[in-house]
Amino acid sequence: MQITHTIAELRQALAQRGRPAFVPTMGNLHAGHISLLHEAKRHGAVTVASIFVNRLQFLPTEDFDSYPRTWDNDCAQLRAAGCDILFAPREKDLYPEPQLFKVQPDPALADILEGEFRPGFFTGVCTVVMKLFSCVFASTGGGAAIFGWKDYQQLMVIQRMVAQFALPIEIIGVPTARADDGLALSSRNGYLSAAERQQAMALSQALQALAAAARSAPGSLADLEATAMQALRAQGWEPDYLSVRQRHNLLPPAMGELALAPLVVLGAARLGSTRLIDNLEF
Ligand SMILES: Nc1ncnc2c1ncn2[C@@H]1O[C@H](COP(=O)(O)OP(=O)(O)OP(=O)(O)O)[C@@H](O)[C@H]1O
Ligand SMILES: CC(C)(CO)[C@@H](O)C(=O)[O-]
Ligand code: BAL
Repeated sequence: MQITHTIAELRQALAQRGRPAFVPTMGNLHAGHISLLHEAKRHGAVTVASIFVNRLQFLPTEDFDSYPRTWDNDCAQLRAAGCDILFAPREKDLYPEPQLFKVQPDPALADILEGEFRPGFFTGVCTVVMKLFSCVFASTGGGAAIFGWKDYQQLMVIQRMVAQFALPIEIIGVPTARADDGLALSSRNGYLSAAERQQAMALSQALQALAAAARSAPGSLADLEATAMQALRAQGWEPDYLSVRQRHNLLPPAMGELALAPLVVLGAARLGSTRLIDNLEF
């Protein structure tokens, strides 16, 4: 695996290697990330992973400083998975000047759910992803980029960005890798204490219960969501939202659509000081 830090090094490493398949990450890699890399191998001649903890997508009150940075272990996992090129820019390599131009996603999609609770999050994500795409794909004329469904709204925002800017990049979604008890794998799971880890499966269970209730129980969706949030609170969690949405636009479904429409239930909740997200299509 070739390790590159600057944009020039990356582009040199990519020269004459064929179509890249790119997996952007913030590091602290786990089996979910590695499943993206395996998928990448099916979509490109050369696989590129990036590790960059992007300050732009964190609120000042969030965990940018404490976000786990596990360089040696990440490199070992990527090597074992057969990654060809790792791009790990330092902040000054990616942002040699302050990033004054930003990519502002459509508020109808980006100011709801995660965007409501993390204002500016998707502007930070879109800006860094656009920049990473430019680093990887500008000299190759396009390729594929792989994202996890675990970050459902992020994947949708990026799909829209690529379509709207006519970027020659195929966006591939990969299903969520889970622990045996159903907890979605996530770097932030490492913040959980042993006792919290025992309660952690309650989030995915709450999403399953809400999905089942939405399909079968008549009555108001807002009531079902409030009941699900209350049940999660009773298990020690503090939910930001548990919400049933239409898959294609993440807006609430009309009552008549509950029985048949393609839906997704999305949730974000805090256990102690750890905030996790998850979702389930149904
Ligand atoms: N369990 C998972 N299954 C599949 N893909 C995943 C999983 N967890 C993360 N990913 C994907 O890996 C990519 C990089 O994500 P990131 O580095 O933020 O990891 P993360 O585990 O989501 O971290 P965090 O805990 O900070 O949310 C994203 O496309 C994300 O959706
Ligand atoms: C896409 C991403 C790498 C941008 O920083 C990040 O949001 C993530 O890891 O999901
Ligand atoms: N996996 C999403 C990155 C973040 O929460 O900042």
